[in-house]
Amino acid sequence: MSRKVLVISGDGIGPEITTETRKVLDVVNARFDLGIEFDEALLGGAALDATGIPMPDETLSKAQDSDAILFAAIGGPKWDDVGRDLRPEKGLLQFRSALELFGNLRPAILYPQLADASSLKPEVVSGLDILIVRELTGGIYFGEPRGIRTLENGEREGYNTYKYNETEIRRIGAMAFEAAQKRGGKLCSVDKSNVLEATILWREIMEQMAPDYPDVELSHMYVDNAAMQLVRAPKQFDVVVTGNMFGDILSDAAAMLTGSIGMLPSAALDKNGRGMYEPCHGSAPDIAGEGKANPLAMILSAAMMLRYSLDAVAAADAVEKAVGDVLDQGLRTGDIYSEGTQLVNTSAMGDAVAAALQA
Ligand SMILES: NC(=O)C1=CN([C@@H]2O[C@H](COP(=O)(O)OP(=O)(O)OC[C@H]3O[C@@H](n4cnc5c(N)ncnc54)[C@H](O)[C@@H]3O)[C@@H](O)[C@H]2O)C=CC1
Ligand SMILES: CC(C)CC(=O)C(=O)O
Ligand SMILES: [Mg+2]
Repeated sequence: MSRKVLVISGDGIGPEITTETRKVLDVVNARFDLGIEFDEALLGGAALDATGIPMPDETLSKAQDSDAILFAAIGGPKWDDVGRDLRPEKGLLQFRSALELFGNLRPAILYPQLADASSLKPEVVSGLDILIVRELTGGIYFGEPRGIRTLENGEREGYNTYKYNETEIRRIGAMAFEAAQKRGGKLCSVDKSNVLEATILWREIMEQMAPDYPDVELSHMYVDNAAMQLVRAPKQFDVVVTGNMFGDILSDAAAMLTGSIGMLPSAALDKNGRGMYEPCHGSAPDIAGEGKANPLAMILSAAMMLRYSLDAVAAADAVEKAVGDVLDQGLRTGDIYSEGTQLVNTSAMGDAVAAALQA
C-alpha cells in the first residue's frame, strides 16, 4: 500500500516540533512496517522567502500527489509588512481552499495527568472529550468582496463578507452529524442567527438535515453563549459544529481546558477523507528557537493522520498511548508544567515519546 506523506514544517516553532514528530513517526514506521515515504515542501513565510510567494505551485502538486499532509504552523512578525496577498496566512488559506479541506476536526480531550494544568477546576474538566467541527474553507475568512477602500469623505473603511451557501453548510453538517453518530449522539450547532443572515441559513439547513440522523440530538447555541458555556460547563458538549471564524476562536479557548494550546491536534479533511494534519496553534514566534515548544499537539495530529488517512490504527493507538506514558512519567514542557512534575524541552519531550514507543 502506498503511503506518501508530505511534511510542511513552516515557520517559527514549526521546524522544532516537526523534528520531534518525525522522530516519533520514524519509530512507528519501522515498528509497524508502515512503509511511509516522506517528502517535504514549503508553505507560508519560509516559502515566501525562498520563492517570492507563500503557496508555491510545487507545494500544491506535491500535496495532491500525497496520501496525507503533516503540517506544523506558519506566520510571524517577520512577514507583517509584506502586503495582504503575500502574507504567510494567505498562503495557508489558499492551500486549504485549493485542496478543498473544508472539514476541520478539533478534538479537545483532557489527559487525566494534566488535570492540574487545565484552566478550569479538575471536577469541571475531568473526563473532558469534545469534538469541535469547524468549517474551514468558507465564511468570513474567504468571503468576497473584501478589502480596504476609501470612502467619499476621504476616510478608509475595511470590510469583509460573511457568507455560506447551502452546499457548504450541508457538507460540514454531514461531517458533524456523522461524527456525532459515532460518538455520544449529541450535536450542538453554534451560530449567531440572532444577528447574521448567513447563520440564519446555517441553522435552517442544520434543522433540515436533522431528520436524516434520528440517532443524533441536535441543539443550537449562539456563539457568545457557547464561549461562556465552554468555560462554565464544557462537558455538556459532545460534538460542536460551527463556521470558520467561530470555530477558530472557540477551539483555542477549548485548548486551555486540556491544559494548553500545545495539546490540541486537528485534522482538516476533504470529501474523500484526504487530510492535512496540524496542531491548532500557530507558529509561536515568542518562543521560537528556544526549545520551549510543546510538540505533543503535532505528535497527536500525526496519530490522527495514521488513524484517518493511512489506515494504521494500531500505530495511532500506540502513539497516543506513548503520549500518555510520558505524561505518566511526569515530563512536561513549560506550557503544561505544574508543581511536582519535571520540566523538559521540546527535544527531550520528542525523545521521550519515541522511547516510550520502543519500550
Ligand atoms: N495554523 C497556523 O499556521 C496558524 C498560524 N498562526 C500564526 O502564528 C503566528 C503567531 O500567532 P499567535 O496569535 O501568537 O498564536 P500562537 O498559537 O502561535 O501562540 C499563542 C500563544 O501560545 C503559545 N504556544 C503556541 N503553541 C505552543 C506550543 N506548541 N507549545 C507551547 N506554547 C505554545 C505561544 O508561545 C503564544 O504565547 C501569527 O503569525 C499567526 O497568524 C496562528 C494560528 C494558526
Ligand atoms: C491563518 C489562520 C486562520 C490560522 C488559524 O488561526 C487556524 O487555522 O486556527
Ligand atoms: Mg487559530
